[in-house]
Amino acid sequence: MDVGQAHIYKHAFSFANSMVLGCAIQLGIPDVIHSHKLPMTLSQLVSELKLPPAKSDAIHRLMRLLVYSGFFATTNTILLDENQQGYILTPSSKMLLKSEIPNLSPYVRAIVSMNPWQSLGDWFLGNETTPFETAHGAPMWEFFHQNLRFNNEAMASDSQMMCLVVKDCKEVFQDMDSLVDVGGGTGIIANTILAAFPHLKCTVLDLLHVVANMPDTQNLKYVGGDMFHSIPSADAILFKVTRF
Ligand SMILES: C[S@@+](CC[C@H](N)C(=O)[O-])C[C@H]1O[C@@H](n2cnc3c(N)ncnc32)[C@H](O)[C@@H]1O
Repeated sequence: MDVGQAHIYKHAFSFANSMVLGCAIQLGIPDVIHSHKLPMTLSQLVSELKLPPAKSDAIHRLMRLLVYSGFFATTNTILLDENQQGYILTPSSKMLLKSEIPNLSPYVRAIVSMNPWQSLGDWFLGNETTPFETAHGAPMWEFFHQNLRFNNEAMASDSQMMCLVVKDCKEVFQDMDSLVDVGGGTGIIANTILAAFPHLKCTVLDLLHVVANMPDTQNLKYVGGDMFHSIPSADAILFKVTRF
């Protein structure tokens, strides 16, 4: 194959990495391997996934790509027959387990199932403000208003990563009395911070429909509103965003 052709094909097919990752999460492969507790052979995996027999062969190819990209590893073990390899989790796939925190699966599924990138060219040629709007026919937060659970789960999943940050940045939080999390969603980050620093008074500001049913607690208050109009006052403002 010509070097230029190989280069083009490599980039044309690179979308397969994220699609295969989304597929592994949809099928629950990290959870199945985790529950097995021992390295899991291909036949054990196929049997546990309960797929139509005609699809079983494709799991081998799916797993090859996922091993290549570092989401699973293979190992020989004396518990398995000679020459048999078993799949095990890697540090990355351990972050995709439904039973653990953080679990980034909802976030990854949200990212791979939305397709603003497909619309990048059309966005440049059109009048919409963002590629998201070109792809989904509505601005991002309006779209999420219609798909609220989907968005909240994805955002909460990403926000769980904050527990790692809080652990390493104690000095940032310990000398303040109040904090407002702007665009704080359902309060995952605020609750994580409060668990480590219970002396704080936290406010979560988010769009009205996001916080409408969120109950206040002694230390945590939800305010519905638009950050571009006003932000409740506090010692510190937390502003963490993820761009699509
Ligand atoms: C990408 S999410 C980030 C959630 C969280 N801060 C995090 O990083 O995990 C952005 C949040 O901002 C909220 N948001 C969007 N526009 C807003 C606005 N004008 N005023 C207040 N919140 C807004 C959304 O509803 C959403 O919960």
